[in-house]
Amino acid sequence: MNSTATLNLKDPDLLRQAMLIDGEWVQADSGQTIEIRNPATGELVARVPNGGETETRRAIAAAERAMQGWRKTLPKERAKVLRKLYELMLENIEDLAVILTAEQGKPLVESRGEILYAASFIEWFGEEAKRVNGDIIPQNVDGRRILVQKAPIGVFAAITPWNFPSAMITRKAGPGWAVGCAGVIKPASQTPLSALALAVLAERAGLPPGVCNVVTGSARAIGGELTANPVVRKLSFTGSTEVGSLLLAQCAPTIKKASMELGGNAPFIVFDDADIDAAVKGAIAAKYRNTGQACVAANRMLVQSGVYDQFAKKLADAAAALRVGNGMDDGVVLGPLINGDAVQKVEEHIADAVEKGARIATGGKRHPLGGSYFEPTVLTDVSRDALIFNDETFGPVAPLFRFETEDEAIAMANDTPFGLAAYVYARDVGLIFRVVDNLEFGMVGVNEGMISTEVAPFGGVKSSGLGREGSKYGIDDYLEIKYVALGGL
Ligand SMILES: NC(=O)C1=CN([C@@H]2O[C@H](COP(=O)(O)OP(=O)(O)OC[C@H]3O[C@@H](n4cnc5c(N)ncnc54)[C@H](O)[C@@H]3O)[C@@H](O)[C@H]2O)C=CC1
Ligand SMILES: O=C(O)[C@H](O)CS(=O)(=O)O
Repeated sequence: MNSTATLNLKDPDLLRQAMLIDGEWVQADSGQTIEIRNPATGELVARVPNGGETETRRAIAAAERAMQGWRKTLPKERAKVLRKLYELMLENIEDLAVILTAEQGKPLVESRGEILYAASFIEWFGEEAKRVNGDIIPQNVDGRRILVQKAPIGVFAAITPWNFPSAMITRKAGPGWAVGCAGVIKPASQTPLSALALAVLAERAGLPPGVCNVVTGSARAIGGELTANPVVRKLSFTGSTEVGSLLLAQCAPTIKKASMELGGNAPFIVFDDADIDAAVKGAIAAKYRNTGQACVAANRMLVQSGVYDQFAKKLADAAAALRVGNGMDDGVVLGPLINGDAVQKVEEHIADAVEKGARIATGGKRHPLGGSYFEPTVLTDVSRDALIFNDETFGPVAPLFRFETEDEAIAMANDTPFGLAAYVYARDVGLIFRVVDNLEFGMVGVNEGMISTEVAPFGGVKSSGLGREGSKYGIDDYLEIKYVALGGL
C-alpha cells in the first residue's frame, strides 16, 4: 500500500489512525481501513479503521457506562475539563489546522479560523455548564412545592459533515459533555482526522474514558446502529437534507430527540440603497468561503435593477482576483472542491444556467491546476428556471438574478423549500425590518456576510432543519426537564 504523506506536525501523535472506543484506540474488527486523501494533491494522508455496527454498539455501551460517573461530576469540574480542552485546542491550533487542510482542502488561514470557531463552542459550553438552572414555580395547592429540574438527556450521537470537520463536532459534543452526557461521534468518511485529533486532546484535557468515542467507517452501518439503539437518546446531525430526513425516520421507533442542521439555499439580496462596496465584500465572504462549500453560503444573488450592473461588475472583478491553489500555500484563498462529484455538480449548474440564457462574467470552468480546482465564477442574467436557483451548488459560483421591487425580492428569496440563512444589503431601516420580518429563514445577515458565531443560535426552518446550535439555546437539546410536585410539607 502507498505510504502516507508526511504532515509537518509539531505533535505527530495528533494524527491518529485508529478509532477511540471506551478509552482505547482500536482498529476495526474486520481489520479493514479507509484511505484519507488530500483533495488538493490526491496524496494518501492516513488510513482509518473501517468500523461498523459492532464497534458502534460497543461505543454506545461505553458511553452509557461512562455517563454514570460523568453526569455526577460537579458542573464546575466539567467546566474545568472543557476549559482545559479549549486551551489545548489553542495551544495545538497549527497542527489541528494542518490536519484539517490536509483532509478537507480549505486554506490554512480558514482552517485556523475553523479551529478557533470550534474551540469557541468548547469555551462557551464549558461556561454554560455552570448555569443549567431549574425553576421553583408558585404552587397550585397549599402545602406543595413545584420544582423543575434539568438533567442530561443521555447518550448522544453526533453525525457530522466534511466541510467543517472540527467545528461541527464541538458544536454538538460541547453542550453534550457540558451537561454530563457521553457520546459517540461519527465524522464524515472523507474527513475523520480532525475528529480523532480532537479526541486526543479531549483525553489529555481529562475527559474520562468512554465520554468521548469516535467511530470511523461505514456511514450506513454506524448510522444504522446510532439511530436504532435505544440507549442513544439524542441524535445531532449536520449534513444534507436527504440524509437528515432518512436519519429522522430511523430515529422514530426509539423516539430520540433530534436536531438537524441541513441544506440551504441562501438568498443574498442587494437593494438600490445598499453600500455596494460593502455588499461586494460581504458577497465574497458569504459565497466563496470554503470554496462555496458551506450550507450558509450565498446560493442566489438577488440584485435590484438600479445597482445590478455596478454590483455585477465589481463582484466579477473581486471574484476573479481570488487566488486558487493548494490550501497549504500562503496567499491561497480558494482551495479545491472536496471531490470530482462536487466539480461535476458545479459544471452542471453552470451549463444549465448558460443554456437558459445566463452569461459568464468571470470563471465558468475547471481551473488550469486541474484536479478538483475550479475558477471563481460569476453568472449574470440567470433565469429563475435554472437549476442553480433551486438547488444548493456547494461550489464557487455566484448566480445573479435581477429584481425590481421589494415584494418581488421577498417572493424570490422565499421561493425555496430551504430556510437556513439569508443576507440583506440595504440602508433604509424601515425597508430592512420589513424584509427581515418577511424572510422565511432561521438566520439573517443584514449588511453582514459572515454570521456564524458560538454566541448566536445557528439553525434553519423548513427543509433546513430542526433545533438550534450554539448560544444559550444550544444546550437545551441535551437536557430533559423533570417536574417535581413536592407535597406533604
Ligand atoms: N445545516 C448545516 O449546518 C450544514 C449542512 N450541510 C449540508 O450537507 C451537504 C454536504 O455535506 P455532506 O457531508 O456531503 O452531507 P451528507 O449528508 O452526505 O453527509 C453528512 C454526514 O452524514 C453521513 N451519512 C451519509 N449517509 C448516511 C447514512 N445513510 N446514515 C448515516 N450517516 C450518513 C456522512 O458520512 C457524513 O458524516 C450539503 O447539502 C450541505 O448543505 C453541510 C454542512 C453544514
Ligand atoms: O455552514 C456550514 O456548513 C457550517 O454550519 C459552518 S458555519 O457556517 O457554522 O461556519
